[in-house]
Amino acid sequence: MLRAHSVADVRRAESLAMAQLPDGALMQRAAAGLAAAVTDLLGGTYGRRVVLLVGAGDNGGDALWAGARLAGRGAHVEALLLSDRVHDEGLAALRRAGGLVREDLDGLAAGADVVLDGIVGIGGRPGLRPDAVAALDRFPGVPVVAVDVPSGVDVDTGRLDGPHVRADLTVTFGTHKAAHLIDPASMASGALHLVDLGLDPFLEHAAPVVEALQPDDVRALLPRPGPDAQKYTRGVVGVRAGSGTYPGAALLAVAGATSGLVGMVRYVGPDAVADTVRTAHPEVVGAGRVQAWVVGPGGGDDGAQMLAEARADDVPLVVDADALRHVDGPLPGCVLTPHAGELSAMLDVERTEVEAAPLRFVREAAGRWDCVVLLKGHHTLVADPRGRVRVTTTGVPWLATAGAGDVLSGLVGSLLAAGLDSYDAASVGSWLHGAAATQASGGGPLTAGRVAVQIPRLLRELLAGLG
Ligand SMILES: NC(=O)C1=CN([C@@H]2O[C@H](COP(=O)(O)OP(=O)(O)OC[C@H]3O[C@@H](n4cnc5c(N)ncnc54)[C@H](O)[C@@H]3O)[C@@H](O)[C@H]2O)[C@@H](O)CC1
Ligand SMILES: [K+]
Repeated sequence: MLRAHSVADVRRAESLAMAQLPDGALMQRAAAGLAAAVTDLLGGTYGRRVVLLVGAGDNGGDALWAGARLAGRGAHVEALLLSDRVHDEGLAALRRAGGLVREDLDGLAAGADVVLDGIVGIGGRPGLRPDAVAALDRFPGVPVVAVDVPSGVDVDTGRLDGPHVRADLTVTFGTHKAAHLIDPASMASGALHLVDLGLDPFLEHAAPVVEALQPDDVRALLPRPGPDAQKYTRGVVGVRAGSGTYPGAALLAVAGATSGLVGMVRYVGPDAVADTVRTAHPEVVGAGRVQAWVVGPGGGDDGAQMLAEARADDVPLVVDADALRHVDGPLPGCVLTPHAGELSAMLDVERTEVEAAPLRFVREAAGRWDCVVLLKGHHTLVADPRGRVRVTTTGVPWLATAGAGDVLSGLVGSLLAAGLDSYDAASVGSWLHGAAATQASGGGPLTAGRVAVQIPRLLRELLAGLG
């Protein structure tokens, strides 16, 4: 499991670790890891031009010490100081190693092979001062490596408030921070590289702000048929989706549900849609007992009735699309799967507010409806009413395509029916959906149906221990 911790917990862990180590040891570990990652990015050091943007705190200290290491290996390193007081020892080390130090932009070289953002780290307030913005503007198109976090983002929430660094790579220390994973800041973090500082023993009891499933976690959670499996014991999922206006949504939700994770899939909907579903998926049967219902994709005006009928069975639900606006009270054990627009309507706030603070609103929704809420986005968030949050880091932008949400709801429903709890079903379903999309895309466009078709192949690889 990949975990992101709060600034307060990181600081606590760092001070516990520091108490057991010689002075400056943690910063040296950070700087060594940073210098190694920059060397990898540049494919070497000799003759490479490195610019350091250095703020007042220890984040600037990391940049200076890493700059000293790079200069010692033949890089041409220039530091721009953005404060009157910067890390003294780091500055002295850079000078000793032959690095150049500038106090304003005028003296700085015109070009660079990489810019290191050591403006602020976990001690930074959101936003950047004009001198930092001007310095960044000086190097258009040059790769930026953020030290610990892209400066200017809100580290614990992932919110943006004013100018901020857009990194190609973020080299972080000890543990991940929420801003690396949570939108919109995650989009400013670029690729992530974690340098181990030995903090894990001191973070053991700290609840992560957010965590991200990894292939091993998903593999461990996947339902598998036992030797005595029967179709009913593996779980039966029911889909109430589609209408005369949107028959395709039923097909796609059923396609997501027929990924092989359950023993049987039922479909209930208008006769004409049911005929189409059974033609495409002959194994699908009609009404009967289920362990979970998927309700709402393409439901149009029937959303309220679909939800009421599914609720009557008293089994866990996945509530999506046209059924979401009819949720009028707590739904323990269920999963709601809104996108930002649907969640904003449910919470009666502007869509832009949800997009600016998805972590806040997904938590609020999970508390309000006493169930798991899966907020779809670039990095989908899954929150439970206890305040736990998982983020999905699989997927590709090509997945932003009509019908992809229908496939996801069917897939999550099948995991619920197979016996996963609502938090695991939603987060594992979202992980699989993103990973299947990445495989199916192969770097190019894809359609929702292709994602569904890819799921069994992805499951096969996961179960075989690949990936
Ligand atoms: N504490 C530790 O043991 C370690 C810390 N490390 C580094 O230390 C960093 C934290 O250092 P600090 O606590 O000194 O804090 P920062 O380096 O994040 O910055 C704090 C300083 O920046 C100023 N500042 C805050 N917001 C600003 C803004 N928006 N624009 C300009 N200036 C702003 C503050 O007044 C303060 O002087 C970490 O992110 C990491 O890079 C690493 O060296 C690893 C070890
Ligand atoms: K930084």
